[in-house]
Amino acid sequence: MTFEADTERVYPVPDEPATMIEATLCFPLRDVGGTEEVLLIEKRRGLGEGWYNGPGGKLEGEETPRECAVRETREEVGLEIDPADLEKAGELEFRLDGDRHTFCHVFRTRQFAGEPHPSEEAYPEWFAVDDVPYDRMWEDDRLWLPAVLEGETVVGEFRFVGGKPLDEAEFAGHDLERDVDFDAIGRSR
Ligand SMILES: Nc1nc2c([nH]c(=O)n2[C@H]2C[C@H](O)[C@@H](COP(=O)(O)OP(=O)(O)OP(=O)(O)O)O2)c(=O)[nH]1
Repeated sequence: MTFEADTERVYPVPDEPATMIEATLCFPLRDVGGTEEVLLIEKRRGLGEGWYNGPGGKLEGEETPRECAVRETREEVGLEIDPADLEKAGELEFRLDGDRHTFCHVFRTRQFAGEPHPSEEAYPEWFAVDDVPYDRMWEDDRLWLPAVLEGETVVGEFRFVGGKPLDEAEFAGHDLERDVDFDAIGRSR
């Protein structure tokens, strides 16, 4: 296991707001003539509007992260995925001004049915994994997404400052751990 950090790792004792959001991201992958590609969406509304991201969104009701990732990918781009075909690739915590803002489960998959199509929320586009438009994505993505697209696992904390909304706050620091065995720690759901 490797560990990298740009500051001392400090986890404040939880005095957490009950409003922390639980969300998912899903990265469908395919091989086109030997070129590895990832499906991203250009987000048309909500947090991160105008930026590229994986399909995903907030958990609803009693659904598991895996079920949420399947539902969001279907709603946003129309791909059908069997929950069992999702591979847990990451857990990301986004903090805003010291508070936990969003906890995000990251999945990837090579198994899906259908062709991606645009929706009100998202415009889908395939990118070669070595040509991902990081300049049009959340600033932290370049720190963890390459590892996810290479088949690694990550756990990260990303700290933003400057008040709401999160996508207008300033990225201020991070901790990132790689090569995490989610099955072994019972967190692959
Ligand atoms: N790649 C990336 N995604 C992020 C970051 N921060 C952050 O909240 N997200 C993700 C988590 C969620 O999937 C998504 C937030 O989406 P949202 O709150 O607008 O949810 P939504 O409206 O799209 O979803 P929903 O209402 O359909 O549930 O953005 C980040 O720094 N990088």
